[in-house]
Parts: sequence; C-alpha cells; structure tokens
Amino acid sequence: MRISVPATSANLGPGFDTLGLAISLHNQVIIRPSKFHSVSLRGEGSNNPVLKDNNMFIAIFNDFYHNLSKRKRHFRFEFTNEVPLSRGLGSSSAVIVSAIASAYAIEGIKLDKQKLLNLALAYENHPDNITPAVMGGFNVATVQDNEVKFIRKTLPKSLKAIVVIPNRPISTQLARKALPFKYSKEDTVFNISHSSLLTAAFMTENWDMLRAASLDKVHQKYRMKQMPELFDVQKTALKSGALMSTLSGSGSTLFSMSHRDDAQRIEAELKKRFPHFKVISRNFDNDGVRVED
Ligand SMILES: Nc1ncnc2c1ncn2[C@@H]1O[C@H](COP(=O)(O)OP(=O)(O)OP(=O)(O)O)[C@@H](O)[C@H]1O
Ligand SMILES: N[C@@H](CCO)C(=O)O
Repeated sequence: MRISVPATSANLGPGFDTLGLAISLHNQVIIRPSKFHSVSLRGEGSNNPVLKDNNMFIAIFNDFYHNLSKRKRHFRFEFTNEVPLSRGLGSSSAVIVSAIASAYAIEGIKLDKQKLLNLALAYENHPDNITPAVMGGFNVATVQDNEVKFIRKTLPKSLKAIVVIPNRPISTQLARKALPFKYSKEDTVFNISHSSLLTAAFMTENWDMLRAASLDKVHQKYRMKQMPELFDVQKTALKSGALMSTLSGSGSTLFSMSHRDDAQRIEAELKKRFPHFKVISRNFDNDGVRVED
C-alpha cells in the first residue's frame, strides 16, 4: 500500500489558523506486512535518528491500527519525504493525516475525508494545515463541536507556488508562544477584513487582489523578526512579480504565489539574492492525501 500526502502553506498572511493550501511537494510511504518491524527513510529527515527510532507517523499509525484491528502485526515502512521538517510547510499535518489514513486503509476500513479531518484534530487543533493536506486546493476552515467545517476551492494550473526554505527550523509550538496574548481592536479588524478579502479573491479568482488582501498584523512581524532576512525575501518576491508573499505557517519558509509565466523569473531572482536558502517552484496540489493499493 502506498500513501502520499502534500505539503501545505497555512495562514496565507491574515488568515491565522484558518486559511491554507496544498503544494505539490509530497511525503510518500509504502507499507507492507512483514515478519519484523522495519523502517527505511529517504529524502527530508533521513539523517534524523528520531525519525528512525521514535517516528511520529509510526506512533499514530500503531495507535489507530491496534484500536481498529485488535491484533499485533509487524510492518515494513518505506518513507520518501519531500516535506522539510519544521519549516512551516505542514510536515506535522502531513504525518498525522497520512498515518491515520494508512491505518484505516490497511485494515480495509473506509474512511471518508470529513471523518479523517475530525480525527486529525486530536493531534493538531488548528485546521489550516490538516484541511488542505486532506482535501488539496485552497481551504477556509474552522472548528465547531470537534468538527472541521470548511470550504474548498481547486487551484488552477496557471498558478505556481514558489517557496524559499531557510536552513534553520522553527518549531510551531515555540513560534506560537512568540505571539501576543491580546490584540488591539484595530489589528483585529485589520485581519478580519484582509482575511475575508483574501478568501473572496481566491474564490472569485481575482488574483490581482491578493497582494493587498494578504497583509497581516497578527503573527508575521512577531515571527519574522527572529529571522529578519525573511523581510528581504518577501520584498524581493513581490518586486519580482509575485502575486502574494507570506510567511508559510509558523515559518521559517516564505511562500509566494505567481502566474505560471512569471514563476521561473521570480525563482531565479530569489536564488540569486538568497543563495544560502533552498528555492523551489511547484504546482499546487488539488488531490490531498491519496491511498493506493
Ligand atoms: N516525515 C516525518 N516523519 C516523522 N515525523 C515528522 C516528519 N515530519 C515532521 N515530523 C514531526 O513533526 C515535527 C514538526 O512539526 P512542526 O509543527 O514544528 O512543523 P511543521 O508542521 O513543519 O510547521 P507548520 O505547522 O508551521 O507548517 C517534527 O519535529 C517531527 O516530530
Ligand atoms: N496557524 C498555525 C500554522 C502552523 O501550524 C500557526 O501559525 O501557528
């Protein structure tokens, strides 16, 4: 059985804990019944001993598998990871979503995507990464009575994602602690209006509105000042023609979006200005998590 799940970029500026989209960078795992437990790792995190010995995917998979099957069985897990760890591209959501989906699939139990989302909430209680990881595309999501309520939109092939990935990780848990406890009425209204405008712009494909609508006063400046070069990355992306450029999730990646024809130029400019960062341009993912026999 083969499971693949996309990277995600959450917040998109003003939509803190609410907006997110899926990018065609994937983690894939092949799971086979085996006499012994074994793990192989390729790609992102393959040098990280924690992923071999204390892997979050395997812990969540085992919890669900044992609950569903009530028997002990061993598996071989072959991971190929494209999603970098703790860089704001939804690596934890990718793990949570794919581990739950795998446990159900290996037991042959059908799991609809809404139920998968609700189960994933137990591990990540804000829905902005898990929703696009499950559904693909652009998503607006909230949580009510332990259920994810969301609206999704397919993203067209005429758009590209360009991500600038610094070599330093940022833990989401710590990045959330860096935020203020309280916000002024002005900042709150600023973010409500911009997040609403941004959502409307995505839904109506009014791409020229993204630049104005993607401004934020709730989280980016508090987080980006810990890595001030990110402000230069953002300015360079916008100056080179990006439609929007925002801190991806809690960082450290900077996410930009552009028309397909502009992506190569923006990518080249970012690579030239920031040679010590990894710059990747990809399509958007409209499928979300996929399970194949
Ligand atoms: N491929 C993986 N296999 C196992 N565990 C992973 C993997 N990728 C990430 N993790 C776990 O998730 C943690 C990173 O989660 P964190 O929320 O800090 O970052 P993120 O999800 O990449 O960022 P964001 O939520 O801002 O997009 C890692 O420390 C590790 O425990
Ligand atoms: N909305 C989350 C995304 C990262 O998981 C945050 O900004 O903390």
